[in-house]
Amino acid sequence: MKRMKPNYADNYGILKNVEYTSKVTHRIHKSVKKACEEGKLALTIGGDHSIAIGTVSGSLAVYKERLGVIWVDAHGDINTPESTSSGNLHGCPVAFLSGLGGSKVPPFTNWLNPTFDLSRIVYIGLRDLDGPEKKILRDNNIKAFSMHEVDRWGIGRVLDAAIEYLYATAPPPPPSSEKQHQNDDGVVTCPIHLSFDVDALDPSVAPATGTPVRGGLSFREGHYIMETLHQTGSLVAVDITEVNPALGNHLERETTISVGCSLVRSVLGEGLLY
Ligand SMILES: NC(=[NH2+])NCCC[C@H](N)C(=O)O
Ligand SMILES: [Mn+2]
Repeated sequence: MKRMKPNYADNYGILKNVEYTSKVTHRIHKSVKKACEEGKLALTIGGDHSIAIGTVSGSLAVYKERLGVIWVDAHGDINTPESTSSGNLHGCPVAFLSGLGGSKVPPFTNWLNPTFDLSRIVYIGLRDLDGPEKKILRDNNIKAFSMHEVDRWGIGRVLDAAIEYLYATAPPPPPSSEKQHQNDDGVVTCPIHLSFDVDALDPSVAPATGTPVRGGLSFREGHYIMETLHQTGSLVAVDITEVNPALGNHLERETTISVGCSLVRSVLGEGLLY
């Protein structure tokens, strides 16, 4: 991927590394799309969260408007080129996917179809939104469970509500394939893409990440999300992002890598009992 980095100033207004990120995410888009077309689970291990521009657009290309996204994160990552104050694209993927105000940026415009409907995302774990992001969430009526809701209801009820929301609000499947979309309880389901930023976890659990925020999910809450989503049978794509071994001391790196691996094992079906 480093080889794809241009050796000239790669900015678009305040946004940094646009050509680089566009190239990398386009490549990721193609491989996620291919895995989904083959009916495989597309697992992407990041990378900063800008990779979701590629992963979600990839699964969306295959599963279209029925796709539901569960975005587990301390941050909203929904800044537009106008609202971002850092210029970091990892703070913008959801805006780019949905084409929110001003987020049609070249060279992304050459390949990215920003058709993601914001009623198809649910956030879990939020606790560090920028001012303009709060307004975007409110104005677009975006479903979000912050750490406050996790504290109040527990991760179990929050996750049930998130899954139920995505199932219940998905456009109906074609009548011919309705049976295929039912789970064992007879509920009509939808394909789910999980985008999990390790900064959703508390920094004591996953310290080696670029933008840690205290007050996050516990080790078990993170794993509970993985175990439960695995059990739904609805997962079509999973991203684990923002594990950054370049940050922190030896112990912090090891701790974060190990929790990342363990989340992957859980989402792939490693249970506690069997
Ligand atoms: N994927 C992440 N770590 N995102 C952090 C984003 C932080 C801040 N809201 C920004 O836009 O720069
Ligand atoms: Mn993120």
